[in-house]
Amino acid sequence: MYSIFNACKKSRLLNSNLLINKNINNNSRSFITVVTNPITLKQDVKTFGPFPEYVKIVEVGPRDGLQNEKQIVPTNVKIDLINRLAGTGLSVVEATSFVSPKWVPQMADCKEVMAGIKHVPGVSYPTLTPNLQGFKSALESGAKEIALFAAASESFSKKNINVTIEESLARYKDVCDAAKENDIKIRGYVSCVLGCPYEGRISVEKVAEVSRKLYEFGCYEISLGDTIGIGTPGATFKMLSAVSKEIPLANLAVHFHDTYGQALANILTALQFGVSTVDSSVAGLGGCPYAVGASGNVATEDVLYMMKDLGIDCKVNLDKVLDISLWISDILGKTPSSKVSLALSHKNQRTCK
Ligand SMILES: CC(C)(COP(=O)([O-])OP(=O)([O-])OC[C@H]1O[C@@H](n2cnc3c(N)ncnc32)[C@H](O)[C@@H]1OP(=O)([O-])[O-])[C@@H](O)C(=O)NCCC(=O)NCCSC(=O)C[C@@](C)(O)CC(=O)[O-]
Repeated sequence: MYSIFNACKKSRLLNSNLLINKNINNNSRSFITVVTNPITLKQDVKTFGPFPEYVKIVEVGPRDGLQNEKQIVPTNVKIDLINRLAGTGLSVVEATSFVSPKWVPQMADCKEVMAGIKHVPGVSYPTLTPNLQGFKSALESGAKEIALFAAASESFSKKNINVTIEESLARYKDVCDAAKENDIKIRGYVSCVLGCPYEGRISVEKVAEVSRKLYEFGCYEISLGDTIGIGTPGATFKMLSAVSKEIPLANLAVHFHDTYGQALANILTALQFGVSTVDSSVAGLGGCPYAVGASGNVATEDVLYMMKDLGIDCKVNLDKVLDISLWISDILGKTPSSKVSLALSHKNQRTCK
């Protein structure tokens, strides 16, 4: 932005409208169109995009959203939350984690949660499994889809799952083999794709390498996690450029936390890149217990609001999600971090239902 500012200053165009365009097809560098005439601006807006026609939203609120809550959320509330979310049109609602209760006490009721939810046909309820022990419990609990979670940072891998990246991949290979034998769908996460709370910068080559391994093991989708919400559109673009050389765009998802307020801008960048699966959390709940200081996930309401304006169909009812956002925030004694939720609740004087 510094060079943009200087270029404008030099050409005395500081008060003009600026458009920043990217040619996504040949990964060429960004270029800027300086627009002095509003009619030209209108024409340029027509080239905004292209965007996918449909974007799948993966709702992670009941798992990523709640795992870091200090007070243990009652099991019946978790079940109610999942059932309500499954009634909004969402096709994926991540339900819980089969992890060690000593490590993440909030997820200790994983079996009860899986037993209590409605399992609506057409809705998938992935559960996190860090090892074969977790996989076996998930299978016994009726899980049809699991999610593995590796990292592109050695330090984060050790802090989060107590093994190196290589050891984690060896474990995940075994879990994938067992899952495939049992016809269980496998989703893969890679954490710290835009930065690590312990190591700082992470190379895009490492992100691409870990992603590729999970994909080769049989994960149908790789969710790229900006665990600490430090990423920017420029960094997102570079990271996606590297990963998409290894994995088809149709098999990639993005997972942004909103610590620096960049999540929606990053999602827009990913959409323009051709990614069509976005993780989000109702009310912007969330935070990883092993990424201190990281704020919640991007809010589902905020993502849906932006998608609607872009003409992208997510097949999810925004009004219903807004109701759930206010309801769960009320129960947790929080204000939703979703700007859309806050704005619309004032505007319409919405009440919790
Ligand atoms: C992986 C372990 C278990 C290793 O932890 P460990 O201590 O090395 O495990 P262990 O194999 O030595 O076993 C120790 C104890 O844990 C038990 N145990 C072992 N495995 C399980 C299991 N599956 N379910 C239940 N219990 C288990 C095991 O039975 C034993 O119990 P004990 O004999 O002491 O009573 C631990 O580190 C762990 O559970 N970590 C999970 C951490 C976590 O859930 N983090 C949050 C999710 S990741 C995330 O949020 C990021 C993401 C996905 O959203 C994307 C992004 O934003 O980046």
